[in-house]
Amino acid sequence: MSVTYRVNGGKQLQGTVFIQGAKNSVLPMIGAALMASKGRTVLRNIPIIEDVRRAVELAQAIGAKADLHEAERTLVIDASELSSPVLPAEIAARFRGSFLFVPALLHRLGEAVIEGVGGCNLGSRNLDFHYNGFKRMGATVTEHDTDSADGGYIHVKVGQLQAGTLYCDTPSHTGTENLVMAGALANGTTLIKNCALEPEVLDNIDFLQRMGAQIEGGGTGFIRVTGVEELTAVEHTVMPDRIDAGVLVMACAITGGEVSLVGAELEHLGVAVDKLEQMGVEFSQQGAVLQVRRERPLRPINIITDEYPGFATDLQSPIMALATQAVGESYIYERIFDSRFQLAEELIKMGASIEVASNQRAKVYGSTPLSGAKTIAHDLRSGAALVLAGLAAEGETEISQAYFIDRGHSNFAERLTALGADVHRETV
Ligand SMILES: CC(=O)N[C@H]1[C@@H](OP(=O)(O)OP(=O)(O)OC[C@H]2O[C@@H](n3ccc(=O)[nH]c3=O)[C@H](O)[C@@H]2O)O[C@H](CO)[C@@H](O)[C@@H]1O
Ligand SMILES: C=C(OP(=O)(O)O)C(=O)O
Repeated sequence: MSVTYRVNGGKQLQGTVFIQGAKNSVLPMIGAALMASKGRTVLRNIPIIEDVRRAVELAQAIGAKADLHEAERTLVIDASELSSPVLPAEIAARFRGSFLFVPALLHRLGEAVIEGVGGCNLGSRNLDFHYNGFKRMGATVTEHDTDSADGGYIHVKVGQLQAGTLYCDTPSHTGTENLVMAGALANGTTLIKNCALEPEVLDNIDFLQRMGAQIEGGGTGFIRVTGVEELTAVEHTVMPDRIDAGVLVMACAITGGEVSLVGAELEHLGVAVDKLEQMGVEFSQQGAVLQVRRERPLRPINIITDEYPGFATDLQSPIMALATQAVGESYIYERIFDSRFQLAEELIKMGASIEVASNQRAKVYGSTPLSGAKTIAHDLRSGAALVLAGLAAEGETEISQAYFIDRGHSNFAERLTALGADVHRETV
């Protein structure tokens, strides 16, 4: 099945939109829920996105009972009988979060067979911090035919994980989550240095603590985890998705509209708030509702992506689309990933003026009128960014390979349509 989005631009967004639960929070939580050997975990505020559907299929493939109640946005997981250590390629290679199942498999079955790990193609996406951490905790990591056409598999094996002193060379998001989960049922106290500070990492620590994990130092660069005998199945509500919120803020901004975002938290957006304010976006937080408006012409901006609370790399593509409508020269330095500019060529098809100076540095010259074109989503956020560009363009923008958008934004076309946009999702 192929997915295409069609956007007819020129409509100002007005109204109220609901922010989904966080993709990057729920995926590690599903991995963590698999560590509970008794009871049923209940996760609420689940985003109904393709990555969650894949995670449910993967949990079922290793023997867990996982029921996704889409209308209730609730996921119930019973992991009492895990039966297979194999993360099969046909599911695991379709999303990044599959690798977050490894700690549970090591704790519960003593091994994990990783046939593939997916996620957006953004250049190198190494996993050495994870594997080196597992090794320091006593695991062996063996590659089997990983140079072959089908990619082979990696076998991680351990009797029981032993506590260790671990680190990330840079504060990896899923790296921190995996090492914390590895420490949670290990023998002794594990110290992890140079940890990620992202709100989703903290949400997952909160969830693990409710399960009975002993974790100190979340939100600092140093996390100490004292292994416990077992973790209990609990109930938890997934935090709102700050990237979904940021994308919708920029959708409002690119059309010069005014929108209320229910569930969005300004603080979670970090430096992105300041950058958007400099561009001319006005924010006002009223309890759980974030009011956003853009009236004045957009000003250009300099962006350097960074770990939280720096400017999130996942918002880099949408701000590139927004910058095409700012008057003047914007500069973007992508620090986190070494190849996240495939969007530029698609925006250029629509009339944008963008100079990609290197894999990580680009200049956007605005404002240029955009016109509808046939474009390709190369990854999740470039797909969302093309929808934003389409909102500002004259005529129809077609975005193919749009499964990527569905990986991370729930009911994206419907939510934008409810704000007055003309966006359709088609499947063939
Ligand atoms: C499912 C999930 O949560 N995905 C998010 C997570 O991805 P993910 O956790 O994969 O991103 P990381 O923070 O691990 O990666 C950041 C950088 O560190 C490098 N690195 C990472 C691990 C490692 O073992 N070795 C290594 O060199 C990567 O190649 C990359 O250049 O954080 C990214 C950065 O905020 C976000 O864009 C993704 O949306
Ligand atoms: C890069 C992203 O996701 P993933 O790590 O799941 O590929 C993203 O959410 O933009």
